[in-house]
Amino acid sequence: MTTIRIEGLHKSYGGFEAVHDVSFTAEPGKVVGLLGPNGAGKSTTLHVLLGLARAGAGTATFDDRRYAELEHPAQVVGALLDAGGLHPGRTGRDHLRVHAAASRLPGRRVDEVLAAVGMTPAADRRVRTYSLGMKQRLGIATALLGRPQVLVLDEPANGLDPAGMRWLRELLRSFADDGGTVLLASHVLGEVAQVADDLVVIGQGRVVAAGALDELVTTDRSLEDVYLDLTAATEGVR
Ligand SMILES: Nc1ncnc2c1ncn2[C@@H]1O[C@H](COP(=O)(O)OP(=O)(O)OP(=O)(O)O)[C@@H](O)[C@H]1O
Repeated sequence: MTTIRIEGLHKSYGGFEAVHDVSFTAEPGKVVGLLGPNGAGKSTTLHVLLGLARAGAGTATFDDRRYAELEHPAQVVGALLDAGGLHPGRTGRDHLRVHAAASRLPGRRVDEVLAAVGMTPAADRRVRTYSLGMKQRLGIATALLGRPQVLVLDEPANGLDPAGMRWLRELLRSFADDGGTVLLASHVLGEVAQVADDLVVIGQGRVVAAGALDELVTTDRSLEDVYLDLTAATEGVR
């Protein structure tokens, strides 16, 4: 079981501060929704957490270890950032084989994760023939390869059909119920409302609210009401 801890995180690009003093925790057994308008700093936070960008100050860790300090990162964290990052000429199966080999995972995991995301029938087709939703499923399969304790997902519902959305929701719920930690950045409020335990709302690089979903959202205030109130002052890209 692994806790994600973001503490006092700052990240600037040139003179522009994309993330300002962001702190929050994602605990095992929880799905944590990371919400915020376009350009709020969600992806930047995830990039720092995953070692793809360097923090100006503060830390982003998995049980107090930075990504770069993880001995077997694929077994700690599975990530889905951008479904566009797939090699178009490779088949889905080959894409997974390459990742499995790079992380020294047994080849049989490839068939297991293909089945887990419902992509077995399309496994031997080239990625360029996949729909957006199929690419998302392949990305989720890649994230699951190492049987990680944590999933970090940026807009995973993008392109999924209603059945796919439900499948994803059930996957995330059962992952968390088994003791996993899920950090889910999304714009699809309805999706987040149905699956998240906790919410972190970011506006213009700062945390504007954090807490349990059922404390922030009540019967007479939907997640959309809460979200739009919280982010009204930070509306519009910077
Ligand atoms: N590599 C970069 N160079 C310069 N500026 C960047 C870079 N990456 C992000 N930014 C800026 O940092 C800010 C935060 O961007 P980020 O991608 O983290 O937002 P986001 O909350 O994920 O937005 P979205 O919902 O639109 O994906 C934006 O103003 C963006 O233009």
